[in-house]
Amino acid sequence: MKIVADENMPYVEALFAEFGQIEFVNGRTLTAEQVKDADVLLVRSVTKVDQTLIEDAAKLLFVGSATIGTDHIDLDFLHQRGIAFSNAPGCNATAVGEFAFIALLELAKRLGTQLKGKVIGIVGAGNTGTAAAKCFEAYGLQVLLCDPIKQAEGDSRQFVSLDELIAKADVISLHVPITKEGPHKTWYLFDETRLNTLKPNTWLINCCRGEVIDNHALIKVKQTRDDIKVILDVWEGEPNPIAELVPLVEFATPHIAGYSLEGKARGTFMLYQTLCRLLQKDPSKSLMGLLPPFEFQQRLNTADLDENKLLKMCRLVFDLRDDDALFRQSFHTATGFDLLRKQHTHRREFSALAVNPASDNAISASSDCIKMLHSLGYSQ
Ligand SMILES: NC(=O)C1=CN([C@@H]2O[C@H](COP(=O)(O)OP(=O)(O)OC[C@H]3O[C@@H](n4cnc5c(N)ncnc54)[C@H](O)[C@@H]3O)[C@@H](O)[C@H]2O)C=CC1
Ligand SMILES: O=C(O)C(=O)[C@H](O)COP(=O)(O)O
Repeated sequence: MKIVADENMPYVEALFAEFGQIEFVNGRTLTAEQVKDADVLLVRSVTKVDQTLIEDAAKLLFVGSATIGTDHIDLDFLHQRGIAFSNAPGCNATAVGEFAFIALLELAKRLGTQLKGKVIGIVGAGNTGTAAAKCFEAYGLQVLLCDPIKQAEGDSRQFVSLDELIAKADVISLHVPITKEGPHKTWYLFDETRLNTLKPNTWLINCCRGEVIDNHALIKVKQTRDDIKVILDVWEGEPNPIAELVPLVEFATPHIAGYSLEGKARGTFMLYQTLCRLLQKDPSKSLMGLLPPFEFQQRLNTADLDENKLLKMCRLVFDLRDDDALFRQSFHTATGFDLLRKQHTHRREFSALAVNPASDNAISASSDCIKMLHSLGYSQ
């Protein structure tokens, strides 16, 4: 069996070698010629899988995308050809939720203010939106959810309309798929008109898909409204963000919100499980077996865990400032954006770090802080 896999997908060798020969390819420049004799194709978000790419791949039985989003896949064409497909729903949701939380702590720090006390509006209450809400709620923040689709399906959580969310939230975090049609389409959901309705001093963070915000309109609005602060992990026209936008953004990263080692491992593992099912084979590998331990010990006086100290704890797993600095240095070169992603050092999720009270410090104030850290996702 021949497996063609993106070279930037960790753990493929460990999980898929048992099925046959693996050929690693550059997913961005993948051609029909390279996939024509593949039985299995494993891709990331940068590969457009459509008729042009796979028309001549007569043996292709499975396409797996180690991503949450499926906007790069022509699902109808795969269905027509009878080729099995799986993405990896939820694989990196925790990573995205923690990214949004850490990024907003960083923003508060940079602006000399506090995240504590802010009202957070989450647009899209699926896997990543829910993971983000979990972090904000663990930190005691009020969260408003907008998801008309889930609301219509009878989801028991409380929802608000987008207009109400914009009117009430101090921070807006975007977590929708990109869709171009239908009553809830998200392409340019935040166009110039909507951006102009943001209340003064709103913070806007996008870690879903770049085109959910009209980036040209954002430049225009930011030029007259510097009170709005923006964090962008995703960009219109990736891998070529509009250069003029970058200096207007407080934190800029190259589509790595989902890049935790755990998220990457889960993504590849979910595709492995699907292929095992398809081939009616019992999985012989385990997810936990893939992840290296994360060893770190530090004595913290958690009795007074203020926002500064919380941010320091978050920086133990992910220091967003490094990614922001690297992005500004090299996003504009021909391969800069993709190289930043390829060379990204996968961070760990909060769960990789265990937090326990020191035996001589088990006073009740510290145990509240420890409970909060456990609710955020740190292990016991
Ligand atoms: N920056 C990154 O590294 C990553 C980005 N993503 C992106 O984030 C997107 C969301 O991921 P998940 O939360 O896992 O997907 P999901 O499918 O679990 O949730 C998306 C939610 O958005 C809702 N929604 C759709 N249209 C809406 C609208 N107009 N207004 C409000 N809500 C709407 C849906 O009902 C759904 O509940 C993915 O499709 C992907 O494009 C996902 C992972 C990593
Ligand atoms: O899962 C998704 O959807 C994403 O946006 C991924 O985090 C993108 O990562 P790559 O597939 O481009 O490595």
